[in-house]
Amino acid sequence: MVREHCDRTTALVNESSQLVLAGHVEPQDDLRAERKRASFSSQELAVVLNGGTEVLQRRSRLISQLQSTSWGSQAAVSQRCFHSREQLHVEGLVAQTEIWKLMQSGALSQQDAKDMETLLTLPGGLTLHQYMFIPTIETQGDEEQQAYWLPKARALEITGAYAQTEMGHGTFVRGLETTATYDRASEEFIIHSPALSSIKWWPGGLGKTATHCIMLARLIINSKDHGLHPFVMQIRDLHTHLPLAGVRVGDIGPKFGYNGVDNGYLMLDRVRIPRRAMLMRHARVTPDGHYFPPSAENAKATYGTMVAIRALLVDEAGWVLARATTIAVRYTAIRRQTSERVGDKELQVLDYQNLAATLLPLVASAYALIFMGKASSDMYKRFEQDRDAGNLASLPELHVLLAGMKALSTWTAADGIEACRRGCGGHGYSALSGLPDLYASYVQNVTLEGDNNVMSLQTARHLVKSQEAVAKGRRVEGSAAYLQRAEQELHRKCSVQAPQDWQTAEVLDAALRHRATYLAAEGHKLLLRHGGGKINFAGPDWNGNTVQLIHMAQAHSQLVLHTTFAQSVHQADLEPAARAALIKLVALHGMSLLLRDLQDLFMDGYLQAFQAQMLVQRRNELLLELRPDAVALVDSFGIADYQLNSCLGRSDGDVYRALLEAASGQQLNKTEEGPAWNAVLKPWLDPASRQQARSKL
Ligand SMILES: CCCCCCCCCCCCCCCCCCCCCC(=O)SCCNC(=O)CCNC(=O)[C@H](O)C(C)(C)COP(=O)(O)OP(=O)(O)OC[C@H]1O[C@@H](n2cnc3c(N)ncnc32)[C@H](O)[C@@H]1OP(=O)(O)O
Ligand SMILES: Cc1cc2nc3c(=O)[nH]c(=O)nc-3n(C[C@H](O)[C@H](O)[C@H](O)COP(=O)(O)OP(=O)(O)OC[C@H]3O[C@@H](n4cnc5c(N)ncnc54)[C@H](O)[C@@H]3O)c2cc1C
Repeated sequence: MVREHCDRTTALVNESSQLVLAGHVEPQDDLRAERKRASFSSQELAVVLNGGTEVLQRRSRLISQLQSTSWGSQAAVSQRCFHSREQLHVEGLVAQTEIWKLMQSGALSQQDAKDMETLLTLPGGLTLHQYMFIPTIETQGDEEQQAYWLPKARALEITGAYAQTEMGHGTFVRGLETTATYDRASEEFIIHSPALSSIKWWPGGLGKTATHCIMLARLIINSKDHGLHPFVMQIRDLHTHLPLAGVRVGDIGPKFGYNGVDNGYLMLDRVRIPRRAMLMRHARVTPDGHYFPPSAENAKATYGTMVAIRALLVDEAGWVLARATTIAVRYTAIRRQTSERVGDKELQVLDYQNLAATLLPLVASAYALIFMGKASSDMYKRFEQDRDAGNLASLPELHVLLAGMKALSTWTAADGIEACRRGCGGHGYSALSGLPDLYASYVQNVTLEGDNNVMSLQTARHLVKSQEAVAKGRRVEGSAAYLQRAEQELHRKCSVQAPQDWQTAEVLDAALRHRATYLAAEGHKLLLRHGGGKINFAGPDWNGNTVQLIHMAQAHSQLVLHTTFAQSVHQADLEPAARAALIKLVALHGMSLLLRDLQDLFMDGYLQAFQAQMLVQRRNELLLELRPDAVALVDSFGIADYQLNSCLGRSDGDVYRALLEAASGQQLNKTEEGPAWNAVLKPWLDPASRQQARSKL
């Protein structure tokens, strides 16, 4: 019935096509023309961005495999936006367990399985099992514990969540309240929720899926509080899936998005777990209750899983923004709106400066974040190798870099998706565009794994400490090393004399570096106001100046992001035309960052008004220069239609037909009269029914 309805409507459209206005352009022709006028080959650039031809081929193979299943077919994926929470939850788990099965049978490697899930874009109750439960055991369990837990977790005989956040505390990890009290007589820990605020709240997969969790609780031995430690805790019976005695567990309810995942609550009434359930790679408790703390350089070992996830989130941000910009750029290149006279060819809306100025800098941000994501992953991998060899020296730098970058990247991606949605006008508001769901499911990333303001403040703390170090004549290494030359930098002025000067890498780097240095110096001064020369990182000077401190940390992260982008393009193996386009994109990225907070550069007289005017002029020229390459730049992300799952972003540009087919094919259109007709509308609207009702009065 639904299919018939759809076919009839399409036929009607085809029949009336001879009535179109003279200036009408078929959307597919627009996209074809866009591709023809590009200055470089998007296929070649896609290979570079994605890390090789094999990666793209492997992805196509995985998509074909998905398409051949009932749970991963295009039809199943495109129906998702019509489904309830319960359906999404079950569908997510079906997909994840099927993928797991393929992995266990050897048909998929572990990496294939992860990539398949990413392509499916359907998070489920097992996501945290893979990304936090197993990795925490791998990095924080000792050898014996790993040998005991990991085979069960990898075989899916048990499934786990990461239970850290509580109703009362997420940010302030040291303030968590759940207790793990050691009972020497039975050699067990007693896990307890002492207050309403101590109930675990938010962990993904905890509500209905997990049989176990990583429990973060305060270790108490002989009434002494040793702070937060990780435990592996069983919460459900393996035969019945019912909660164990003393355990109250459930789902926390519908959310803004991400509704297939059962984020859960967990309340514990003196539940006993064995001594060896405490993960003991870094700290230990002996049977007789002796506590051995982690070494000083391992003091933050418990936070290790969070650092790993932040690296992943940085990596993910660029690709998510790539998806949103692919949809928006392709759509705004086929969308035509307004001509001087009716019947004339209307303008592609991407040719309006307001849209180009919104979307092209976002394309640049997506590229910058993709390169940054790769750099962050490489940095994290190097840290892992060092850590496994017992060397944790790079952890402090890794933490502060990733904290600020997690904030910058997720803010950029989340705000960017919403800007793309708005840029697509009315059709952007339709779930069929793919953008509302992308936004609703992504925007959580600005909060989870460390709220972005809080993460920025970790970076701010490091920048302030770096300045203190410089003042004391100590050397500062790593991403804040530029503060070493703060004194000279603060006397510099912008050298721009002509609009074209803004395009040079040195000028842009210098301006971004000056801004970061200036803001760091100002932030430092603010903190020294009342402390008698000593900074209190939890005192009123700190808490009363967090707006400025967050801004300062973000300026630093922007500098790191931009210089990483520029270097990556410089080092990439690109054909000359693609390199030329990307060099312009790097310039647009830098200029957009400066224009967003231009006031900073005026504060200490670094910039003059004529130079700011030249910056705006050059940015506007760049928008025009990059416009012919807009579609090729998003094609180069190499994101398949399957993954976009968007009527607006499809690569052939046949947007209007796709919208019509998807809309007319949905369940609400299953019958012509609609589901409310008989029970609700008919008694009012149908004259015979009305007559009948009146006669009964
Ligand atoms: C095309 C396709 C291609 C696609 C490709 C795409 C590829 C990828 C696709 C993949 C998809 C991804 C899927 C992911 C799924 C997972 C979902 C995740 C779900 C979410 C899970 C969660 O949401 S789970 C809970 C997280 N919950 C937090 O995140 C709490 C924040 N809160 C804190 O984290 C602490 O509370 C906070 C503030 C630090 C203060 O901690 P505190 O009070 O103890 O420390 P202080 O501030 O006093 O600082 C004292 C000193 O500690 C230092 N320090 C602090 N932290 C440190 C650390 N971590 N490491 C080292 N050092 C650290 C600091 O730098 C200071 O150093 P110093 O003294 O030298 O200055
Ligand atoms: C979808 C989703 C999934 C999650 N999954 C998990 C999971 O699997 N496991 C888990 O343990 N947790 C999980 N969480 C919890 C998540 O990690 C926390 O919500 C997050 O760390 C923020 O903490 P909070 O909720 O306590 O926010 P709060 O800290 O209460 O933040 C409220 C506001 O206060 C501000 N603020 C707080 N502290 C400071 C400060 N020191 N300085 C300046 N401003 C401050 C913040 O910027 C924010 O605007 C998840 C959360 C979400 C939304």
